[in-house]
Amino acid sequence: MDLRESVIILDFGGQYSQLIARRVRESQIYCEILSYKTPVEDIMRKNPRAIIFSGGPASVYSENAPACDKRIFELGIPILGICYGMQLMCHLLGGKVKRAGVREYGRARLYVEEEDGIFYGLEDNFDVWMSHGDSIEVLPPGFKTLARTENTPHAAVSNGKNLFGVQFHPEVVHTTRGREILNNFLFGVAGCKGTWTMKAFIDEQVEKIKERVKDKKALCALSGGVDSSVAAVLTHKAVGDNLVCIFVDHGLLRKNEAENVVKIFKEKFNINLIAVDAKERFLKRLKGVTEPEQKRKIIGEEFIKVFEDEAKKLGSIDFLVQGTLYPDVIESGTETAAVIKSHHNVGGLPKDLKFELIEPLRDLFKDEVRKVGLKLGLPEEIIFRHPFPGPGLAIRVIGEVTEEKLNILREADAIVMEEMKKAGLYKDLWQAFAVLTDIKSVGVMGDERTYSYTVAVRAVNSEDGMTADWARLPYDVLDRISARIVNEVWGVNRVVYDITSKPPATIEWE
Ligand SMILES: Nc1ncnc2c1ncn2[C@@H]1O[C@H](COP(=O)(O)OP(=O)(O)OP(=O)(O)O)[C@@H](O)[C@H]1O
Ligand SMILES: O=c1[nH]c(=O)c2[nH+]cn([C@@H]3O[C@H](COP(=O)(O)O)[C@@H](O)[C@H]3O)c2[nH]1
Ligand SMILES: NC(=O)CC[C@H](N)C(=O)O
Ligand SMILES: [Mg+2]
Repeated sequence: MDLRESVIILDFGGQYSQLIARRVRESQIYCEILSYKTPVEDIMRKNPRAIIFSGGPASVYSENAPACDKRIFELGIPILGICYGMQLMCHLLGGKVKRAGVREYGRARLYVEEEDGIFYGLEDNFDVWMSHGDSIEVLPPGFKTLARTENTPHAAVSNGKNLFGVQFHPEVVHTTRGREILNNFLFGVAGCKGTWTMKAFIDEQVEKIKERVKDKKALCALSGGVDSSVAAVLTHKAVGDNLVCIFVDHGLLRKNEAENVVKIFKEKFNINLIAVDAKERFLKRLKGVTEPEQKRKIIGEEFIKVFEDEAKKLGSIDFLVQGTLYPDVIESGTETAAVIKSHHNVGGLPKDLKFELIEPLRDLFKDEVRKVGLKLGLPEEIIFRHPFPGPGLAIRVIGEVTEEKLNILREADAIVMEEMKKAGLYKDLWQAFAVLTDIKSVGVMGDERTYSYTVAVRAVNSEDGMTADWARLPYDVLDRISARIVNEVWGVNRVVYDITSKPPATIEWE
């Protein structure tokens, strides 16, 4: 049984399930997202203080609509249903949900009729964010209405005890009092204390790792990026010299990256680090491969093979430490979430992995990892580095990966990076990089016809990598980047800027 104060979010396939989790954690309460299919017994074993039902695309009255076990309402644990979650609660407890006459998308004015519990201390009307086509028509026995909007008579409901439901989304910023409503539920109704801090997280993980590894040996896949660096330092705190870090140069790194990473780590940390030159074996296996998912799978496999080879040289090693984050897990596909792309460290792992995995950051988002890193005292140049995907330039060279294309991309990317830093934009961006498209086009340079590659520049803003907006870079910066790439990089005669957000695009092109 888990003794830490925690909250469970039951996920019914909602777009905002992650966002609910963030909000709960921002209130310093640990929380986990579980599939709606999780048996009640497993939920109870987690000993949650409260449960939140997420929204979801289905309608409760349709066939095969996702539903949880009804016994969950008998546990006496406070439950907050959001949108679909509220509709399901009412449906399962004997109320009636129907397609509404008027659908509500976007902003609506909420009128509070009873302050009870979740509206404690708030004004009697404020704006909320709606996104629904169904509505509660008849409340379940014992339920009452707490608030309404013009089109939704039962916009918030409760059984007067432990069950609450809201038709709107308190987790999005457009619901002006969303944070207060969630906090009223978590602290007021459920009696949470909010003791989960970054320090508590570190202490807890260090204890857990100590307990698992004991005096065995662990190997850490270290890329020099934020995630694996934080994972390495955290594990080092737990097991000391029983940790060996392995940095793989797979030939898909950026200009001077290998030398820089090794230098920073040797200078700043007292951690065993082995740098492996694996350029040849990766490039050999990627020869002739063009399909993005296939590239990712090959790289994931080859990474593990390198780790296994190195482990053999070191004697017996039982554990592999990785800096896997929550978005890596979600995008690689789960029971309820679709596969978007196989992150090499999750979806790309072989079935017969010879190591036990240690992934202390698996439940966190990048900005939370950065906070952990700061607390652990990592240098800012590591903490605020832009993310760089494990498969590296292989997923930024569109089509077949060759040494020639990699070299072109390395030079173009270095220019993008340099200009971003010079313009003082680096720290404000989530990521900026160049992509070598597989398109050649006609140009004219020095009165000669050229037929060369097109480089795409990508720069995005994001909070956690799950959604992103293309950055509105100043024209003069774009102009300098374009001019320099075409002038300085052989084999490129055209530069374009990617103006797509995520969704519908992803940040990387493959
Ligand atoms: N070149 C590499 N050598 C060793 N391990 C690597 C390498 N690239 C990636 N990994 C492993 O794969 C994991 C996932 O990579 P990912 O790029 O998401 O994280 P990161 O590199 O640690 O941080 P960031 O996202 O900031 O780049 C890393 O945490 C690390 O464990
Ligand atoms: O470690 C990683 N292994 C991968 O396979 C991978 N694919 C994408 N990324 C990074 O994740 C964030 C979201 O990227 P996408 O919008 O392209 O999915 C962005 O920051 C990407 O750079 C990866 N990181
Ligand atoms: N966002 C939601 O949870 C939507 C729930 C339900 N499908 C509706 O349209 O009312
Ligand atoms: Mg990385």
